[in-house]
Amino acid sequence: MIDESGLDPTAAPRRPDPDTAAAPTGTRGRSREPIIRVRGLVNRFGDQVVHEDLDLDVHRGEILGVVGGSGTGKSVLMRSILGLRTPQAGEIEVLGIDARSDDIESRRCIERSTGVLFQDGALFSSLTVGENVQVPLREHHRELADSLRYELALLKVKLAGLPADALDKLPSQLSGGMRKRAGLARALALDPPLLFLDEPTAGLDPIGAAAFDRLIRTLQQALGLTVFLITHDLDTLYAICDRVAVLADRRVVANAPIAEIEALDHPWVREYFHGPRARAAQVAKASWDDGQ
Ligand SMILES: Nc1ncnc2c1ncn2[C@@H]1O[C@H](COP(=O)(O)OP(=O)(O)OP(=O)(O)O)[C@@H](O)[C@H]1O
Repeated sequence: MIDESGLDPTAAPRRPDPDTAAAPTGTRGRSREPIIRVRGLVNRFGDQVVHEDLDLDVHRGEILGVVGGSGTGKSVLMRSILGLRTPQAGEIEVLGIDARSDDIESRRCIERSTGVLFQDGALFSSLTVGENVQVPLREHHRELADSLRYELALLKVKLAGLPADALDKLPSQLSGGMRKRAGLARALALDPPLLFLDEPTAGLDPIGAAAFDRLIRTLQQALGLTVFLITHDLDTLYAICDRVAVLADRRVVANAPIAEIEALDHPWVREYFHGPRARAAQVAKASWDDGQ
């Protein structure tokens, strides 16, 4: 059952909130309300255990950075939350809906509520950018007239910071950064409250990456989005993430604002957050704040 807030009022927490020690409050419309709730997640591939008893909360209105070494299961976690992979065990709720449910209406509701930018953009190469953005509109809003669908696609393309003439181009005619923006436009097609980004700045030059970070923050604030952002990019973490979830040892070992993460006594965290690249990102963050 879903109430007006989009949450299931009957859902009783089976396990405690895993990150009460790390409660951000108040700013930018963030709240303690979990919009995504994962408990006891288990993912295995044959003998390989990727997640074991993993818990995670993502709060409404925040940008959560998800980090961890290569192969720690960030993408598998995202795919599990989106219902694209069936885990071996665990509970996953998205907007109060059981993401593991086979119920078609539940599945479609989660699909309508989530926009996803996959690492490679995942655009259809034979369709123009405009046609790509219209794909989810065609699937979920068959009632829309072609002209309105076109106008909506144009609006999303502009929101993603692309010029109007990008609408009629094929993905192969765009730069890597523009393809990311086209993928973002498609992710925003249905006005989802939840945005999933898998390494959005990978492959971009530093200026393009910083511009993409600013775009994500601006859109998140303007549209009130909640963002689940997988990244290896320290600049992104420092510049725009409200909290950071660290995947290690097959689970989320911490989920907190970056200042608290930096202070953790964990070998991967020490290496990642206290190396020269982290120091450079802290300096960049200071100049970002000055420019705000
Ligand atoms: N379909 C699959 N079949 C078998 N193993 C898989 C499959 N998908 C993922 N894995 C394994 O699960 C582990 C976690 O993969 P995942 O892609 O989630 O890692 P990641 O943290 O996103 O890594 P990276 O930072 O390198 O992108 C890896 O060891 C990967 O090989």
